[in-house]
Amino acid sequence: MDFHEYLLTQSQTELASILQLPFIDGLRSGELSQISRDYYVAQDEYYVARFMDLSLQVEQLLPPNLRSSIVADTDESDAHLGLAPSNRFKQIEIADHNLAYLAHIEDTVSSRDPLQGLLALLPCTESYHLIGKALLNDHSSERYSAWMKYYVADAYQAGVQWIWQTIDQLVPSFKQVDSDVLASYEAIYQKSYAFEYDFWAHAFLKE
Ligand SMILES: Cc1ncc(CN)c(N)n1
Repeated sequence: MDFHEYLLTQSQTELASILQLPFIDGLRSGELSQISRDYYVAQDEYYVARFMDLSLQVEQLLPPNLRSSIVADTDESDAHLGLAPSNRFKQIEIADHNLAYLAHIEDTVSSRDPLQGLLALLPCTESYHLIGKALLNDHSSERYSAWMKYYVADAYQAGVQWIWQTIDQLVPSFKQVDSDVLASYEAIYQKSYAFEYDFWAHAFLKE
């Protein structure tokens, strides 16, 4: 088992909980209020812009042979269009849960250890791909299928493959990693997953 596969076993419960959240259910059923979609898009436009910047910083910390701008090359505003936000989203304030998530990634990146940085970025990158796949297999309305398709399309998937492969190259045999060190890696990764959960949980708003 590669390191990224091991990590996926550690995030299964969190991912399963995310898939049960009401916003995700609304993506499945095609029923999400305008205010909910506007709120999500407002938070995510801000999040993605900062995330891309942090990804570039991590990339610069990697040895040159492992660098790739593949993750930073994606443009998630295309996915946001799939949620048909109204112009009102631009007036929505950036929320604390969003800033707290970004602060966690930023703190981790400031350690200047590329592996730790990648572990903080990984839940963001992989979870949307896994959520998109799960929703495309199980949705009752086509209304938000453009959003789902964005995250399973080749361009996004290439970024997921790159981060998985890079983590596996940085940790070729995770069973040989000291247990305290491994626990500290998992803590970074799981903290990002917990923030992913919060992000979805806060996005569900009734009209
Ligand atoms: C909060 C969050 N997490 C993940 C993604 C997918 N890159 C996103 N757009 N926003």
